[in-house]
Amino acid sequence: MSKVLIQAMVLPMTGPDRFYPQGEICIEDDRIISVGELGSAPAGFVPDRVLDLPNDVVMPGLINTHTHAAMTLLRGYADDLPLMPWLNEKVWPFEDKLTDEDIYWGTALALCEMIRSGTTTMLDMYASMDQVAEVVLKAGTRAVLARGLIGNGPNGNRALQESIDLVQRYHGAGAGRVNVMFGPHAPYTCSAEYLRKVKVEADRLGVGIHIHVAETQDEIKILQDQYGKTPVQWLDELGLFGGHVVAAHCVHLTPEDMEILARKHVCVAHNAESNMKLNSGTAPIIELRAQGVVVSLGTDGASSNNNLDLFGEMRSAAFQQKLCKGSTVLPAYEVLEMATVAGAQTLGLEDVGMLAPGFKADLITIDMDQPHFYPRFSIPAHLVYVAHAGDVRTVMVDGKLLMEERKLLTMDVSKVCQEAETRAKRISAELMDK
Ligand SMILES: CSC[C@H]1O[C@@H](n2cnc3c(O)ncnc32)[C@H](O)[C@@H]1O
Ligand SMILES: [Zn+2]
Repeated sequence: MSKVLIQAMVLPMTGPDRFYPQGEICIEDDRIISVGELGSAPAGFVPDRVLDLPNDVVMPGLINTHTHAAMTLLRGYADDLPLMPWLNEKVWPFEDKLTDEDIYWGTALALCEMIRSGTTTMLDMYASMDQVAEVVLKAGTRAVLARGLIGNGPNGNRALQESIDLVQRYHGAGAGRVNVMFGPHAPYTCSAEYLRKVKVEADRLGVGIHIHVAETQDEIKILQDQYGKTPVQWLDELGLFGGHVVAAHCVHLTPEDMEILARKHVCVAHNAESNMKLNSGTAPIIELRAQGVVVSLGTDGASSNNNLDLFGEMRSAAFQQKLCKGSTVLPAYEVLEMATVAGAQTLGLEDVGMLAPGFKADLITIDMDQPHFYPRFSIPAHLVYVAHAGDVRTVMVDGKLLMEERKLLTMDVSKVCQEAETRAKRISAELMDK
């Protein structure tokens, strides 16, 4: 049994008034057993490891609820375009050339970046998900994996079978670190018949569904022309909602759409930076939250962001809403909740997202002894408006250290960078030769 004691400033995310300026957390194996002021450890707790970090804040690991990890290989390859030309002219031709091994190394690159920026859990939608699962298991992070499904013809049916196999092989793998959902790509790439099949299979296997919804005005027009409905109303009519559904983007919503999402308990993964970069629009986050919709944060892939830093994403999400709705909306603590507590709710993970007894020891520490963090009026404000990836010192998942003093312990970063560089350049050269 391993016993770890962390002494630091503790922001447990169990309520806006909870903060221990001189605090400690006791961890036994994969779980937190106590959180409180210095000296609050249970009697008889003898740690075999002490992390004495009085100038660090310890908080729950960040949760990225919408990404395409292996798209790190496309970082900087397809910039300055709106969604549809970006996908059709650049992204999909590149992705057609990806091998299983490419996706393994692209995901490995994403996980190095995520760990170094304090992200402990991701919801990933992509292809070759066995490779993704294997690299997640090796890296030691937590993940929910959705095989992306584009519903036309035999490819769609093959991908659906891969989703079913993925559930059987990896749902609950790594002592529960890896889980699986179904990932129909979007209402404009999946037919009605295909979406109904996906829902039947997801229900049969008892897993959730992850889908892009109402991302652009182009999508609204396509759905209006094809079905005479908004994307949300169309998916609702098909019966896709009702179970566990995570809808990414949700930028262009009517009041009726928002009412449906709230009533059907659909969770929304908000991707502020991707929505800005692709000029998709500003999602109605304040209105959704006011209706009781759980809204968490995603980076989307590294080709539309172009990084996987959830600290940057928190800042952008807050600033974008303030620009459009007024400076008082989305105070810092609420944004931190979106990146932690709401992330866990979105993924259906009941024992992560907070630091509390009985919860998994998924946590990060941030080095606050740096010029950009002084004076220390408000720790939540500093974490949202000031902090960035490079401030993360320590990362732990399931009670195991994945990064210490900014050194990754489970990944060979230089090997990963070199593989990613070679593979991405090979594909771009192949595309230029055509
Ligand atoms: C079939 S796997 C997932 C699929 O989604 C593509 N993708 C990446 N970002 C977006 C986005 O913002 N909207 C729609 N689709 C996106 C990715 O390239 C994969 O092909
Ligand atoms: Zn996406």
